[in-house]
Amino acid sequence: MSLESIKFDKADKDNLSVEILDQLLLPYVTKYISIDNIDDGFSTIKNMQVRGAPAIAMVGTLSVLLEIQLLNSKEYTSSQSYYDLSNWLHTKNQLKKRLEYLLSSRPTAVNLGNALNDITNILEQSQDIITLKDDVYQYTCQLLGNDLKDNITMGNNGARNLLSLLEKEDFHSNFGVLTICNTGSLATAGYGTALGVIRSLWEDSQKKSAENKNDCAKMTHVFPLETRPYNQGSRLTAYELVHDKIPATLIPDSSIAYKIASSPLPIKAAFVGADRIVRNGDTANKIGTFQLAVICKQFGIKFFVVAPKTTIDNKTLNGDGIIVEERKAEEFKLVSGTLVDVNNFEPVLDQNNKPISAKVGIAPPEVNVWNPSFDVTPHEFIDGIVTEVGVFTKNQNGNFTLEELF
Ligand SMILES: CSC[C@H]1O[C@H](OP(=O)(O)O)[C@H](O)[C@@H]1O
Repeated sequence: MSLESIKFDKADKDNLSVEILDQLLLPYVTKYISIDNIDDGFSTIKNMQVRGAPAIAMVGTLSVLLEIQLLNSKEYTSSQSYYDLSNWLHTKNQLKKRLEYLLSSRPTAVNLGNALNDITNILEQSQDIITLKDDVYQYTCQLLGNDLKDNITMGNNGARNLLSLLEKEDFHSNFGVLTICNTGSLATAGYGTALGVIRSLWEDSQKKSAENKNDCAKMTHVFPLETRPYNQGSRLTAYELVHDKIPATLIPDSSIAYKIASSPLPIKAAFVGADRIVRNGDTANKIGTFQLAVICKQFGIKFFVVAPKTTIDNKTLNGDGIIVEERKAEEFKLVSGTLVDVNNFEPVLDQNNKPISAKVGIAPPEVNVWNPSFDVTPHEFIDGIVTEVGVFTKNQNGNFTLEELF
C-alpha cells in the first residue's frame, strides 16, 4: 500500500524526475507513472489518475518545471519546433499558451489556477530559460513543502476546534464523524485536508485512551461516503483509513440521513474538502457535499469545510460564479475496478501475473445522464472553514469574513 500520490526526485537538480500514483487503479493496484512534460500533466489530471485540488496544482506545477527542464536541453530543443529558444519573448508567449492548456484540464478546482498564475508572474519577470528553471524550481519546492506542513497545522486546528465545541456543549463521550470524497494524502502532498482533521482527531483519541481518559470526547469511528460515481470514498479514503488503522465503516451516499438517525454512536461532525472557496464562503466540492450539508443542518451536526489558502478564490463573489465541471457519461454508466475472486477478494491475475482492470456497465448505453463532478454548498450550510491560518466562523449576520485569507 502506498499513500504517496507524488514522487518528486530532486537529488540531481539538473535531472529532476516525477512519478505519480495512478489512482484509477487503487485500491488493488499500486502503479507509478512518469510525468515528463505539460502534456503528461494535462492527461493525468484530466483522466483523474491524479486528483484532489492540491495534488492537481502540484502535479500541474511539476509538469511545467519538467517542460522547462526540457527547454534547457539542446537535444530536446533541436528536435522540436514549437519553442524557438533564440527568441525569448516568443518562448515566453509559447509557454503561456501551454499554461492555459494545462489550466483547462479541470476548471473547478482553483488551486491549479492559483499556481499557474504564480508561475505566469515568475515567467513575466524571467530573463532566460536558466533563471526561469531556478525560479520555478524554488516555487515548486515551496508549494510541495508548504502543503504538507499546512495540512498538519490545519488538521490540528480543526480537531482542536471541534473538541472545544464539544466541551462547551458538555459532551464527554465517544463520537463518530462523516466525510465525503477523498481529501487525504492521495489528494495532497500528505496528511490531507478534511482527512487530516480526522487523523488529528484519531491521534487525540488514541492519546486519551493510552492515558485511560474515558470521560472525555473521543473520535472513535469514521463514516466515509462511497462518493459515486468515481468512488473516491470507497477506493481512496477507505484505503487510507485501512492503511492508518483508523476504525471506519464505508456507507452508501444515499444512507446519510438513516445512518445519522440510527447510529448508536453519536455522529458529531462532517468534515469535507474544497475545490474552490469564494469570497462569501460558498464552496465547490465533490458532488454530494451540498446534500450532506443540508442533512447535517437538519440533524444539528456541525459541517466543516477544510482547505488551505491555496483553495481560496478571492476574485469570485459567490457560488453563482463557480464553473462546475461535468464529466463524461461513460464515467457514470461504467464502474471501473480490478477483477477479483469473489470468494476471497484477491485480484484475478492475467497470463503475465498482473491484475486485470475491468469496467462493467450499469446503465443502458442510450440513456442520458447528468454527471457533475462537483456541487456548490451555500455558506449558510457551513458552520466553519478550517484552514492552516485558523478556523473561520460566521458573524451574527451569518456571514464569513475571509479577507485574512485573500
Ligand atoms: C483536498 S482534495 C479537494 C477536493 O478534490 C476532490 O475532487 P476530485 O477527486 O474530483 O479531484 C474532492 O472534491 C475533494 O474534496
